[in-house]
Amino acid sequence: MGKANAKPKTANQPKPDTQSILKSRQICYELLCAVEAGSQLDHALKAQEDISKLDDRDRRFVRLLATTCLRRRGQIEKVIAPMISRRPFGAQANANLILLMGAVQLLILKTGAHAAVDSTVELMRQSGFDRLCGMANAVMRRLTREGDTRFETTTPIDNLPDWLLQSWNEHWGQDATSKLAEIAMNPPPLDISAKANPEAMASTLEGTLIDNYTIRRAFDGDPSRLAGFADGEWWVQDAAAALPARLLGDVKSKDVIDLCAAPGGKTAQLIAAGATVTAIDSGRKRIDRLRRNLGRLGMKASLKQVDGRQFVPDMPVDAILLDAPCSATGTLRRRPDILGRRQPEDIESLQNLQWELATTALGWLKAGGQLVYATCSLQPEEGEEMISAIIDAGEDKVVIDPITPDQAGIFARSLTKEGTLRILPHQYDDIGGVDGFFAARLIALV
Ligand SMILES: C[S@@+](CC[C@H](N)C(=O)[O-])C[C@H]1O[C@@H](n2cnc3c(N)ncnc32)[C@H](O)[C@@H]1O
Repeated sequence: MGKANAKPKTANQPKPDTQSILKSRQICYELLCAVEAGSQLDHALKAQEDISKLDDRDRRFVRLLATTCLRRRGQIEKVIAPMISRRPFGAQANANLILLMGAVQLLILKTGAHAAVDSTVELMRQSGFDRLCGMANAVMRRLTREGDTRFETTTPIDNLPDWLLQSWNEHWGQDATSKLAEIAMNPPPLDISAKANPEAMASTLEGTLIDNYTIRRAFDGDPSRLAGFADGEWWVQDAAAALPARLLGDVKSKDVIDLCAAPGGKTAQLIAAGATVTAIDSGRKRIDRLRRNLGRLGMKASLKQVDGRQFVPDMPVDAILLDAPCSATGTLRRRPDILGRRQPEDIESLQNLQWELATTALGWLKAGGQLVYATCSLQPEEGEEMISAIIDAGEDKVVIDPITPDQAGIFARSLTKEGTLRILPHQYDDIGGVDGFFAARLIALV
């Protein structure tokens, strides 16, 4: 193994391959710094201009390294903590992220030890943490000797923030919580919804068909390069996320409002099923994205950029899909930044918003009209408890329309005794997992 230089280099330009190793780590470090400062990972990825200059292999490596750091941070910090006497690093706190990246390369991604050690020390130096280079070198070398044994004493549970661990233990039990944490560590497969003829599209894309609807395949690159994307034949959508829109049944020629619609996966499903859709979202950039997505798919909807709580439809509608903003704790595989970003107090403000959106939207329905309420959250406060509060406040004018096993398809194992759906990702381990979701269908009687 080569000697990692702990001192600043002044001569000898790095060789080109060393340069590309460093470039990808540098980009990953910038992404992690942006997430640390409060950005969402996908926003940070979009804002990172240098990533598009990398070749495909390096681009995939950056994504894998960044997402693995965010997923496994708790486990890695548990391994490293006893090896660092000067932590936290005060104003140099982001130096932690460089060590995190180094340890992930060594212990999880199993990149070569030489590249992991050298690039970690060099990145410390380049990022202005010259005085921490010696410590980084010592920690990385110690990890090459003891890291694997120490890592074995950790579990995926260590990656959950305390509030989430407590909440899941309380609601789903310790065994399910371990499994939920474990499945959240896996990169998700690519799930696709086709505009038409999913069987044929599954064969074109060499995927398997789930629930006669979702095409699933392994893929860690840029989906827009796959066959049929540019021609608008499909869109990316998790298998569980594809269920709520289908719970509205036959929507052909019906007036449907998709409330909280962007980026538009569910809007596209409703249009493909023949509905006349009004798609509402409060975010300007989000509505622009929805417009672009529908444009690519060759689909049309009436788009409204407005806060759903202020919207008043011209006429009562047949059906509403409310895919409410939520904590998204069911999507940790895709969005591991949520582990560090989400705070327990967010749940209460999200609940207020969900309540206001749902109770406002129920007033837009024709008598007998249906509203499907869904969240990609594993928190009952945003699912079961919200629905029970809505029913209580509805004074018998709003009831649950129980979802039948037939309608739930492969998700029938997630039906609750009230006829709602509580989809827990680990219960679908046999098909490679799904996002966590809650869905309920309500009817406005008058
Ligand atoms: C879970 S995402 C929706 C995903 C979308 N249904 C899909 O399938 O692609 C929630 C959306 O709610 C929007 N939103 C948040 N607060 C809102 C409000 N008060 N009124 C309307 N939309 C809102 C957000 O901009 C975000 O796009």
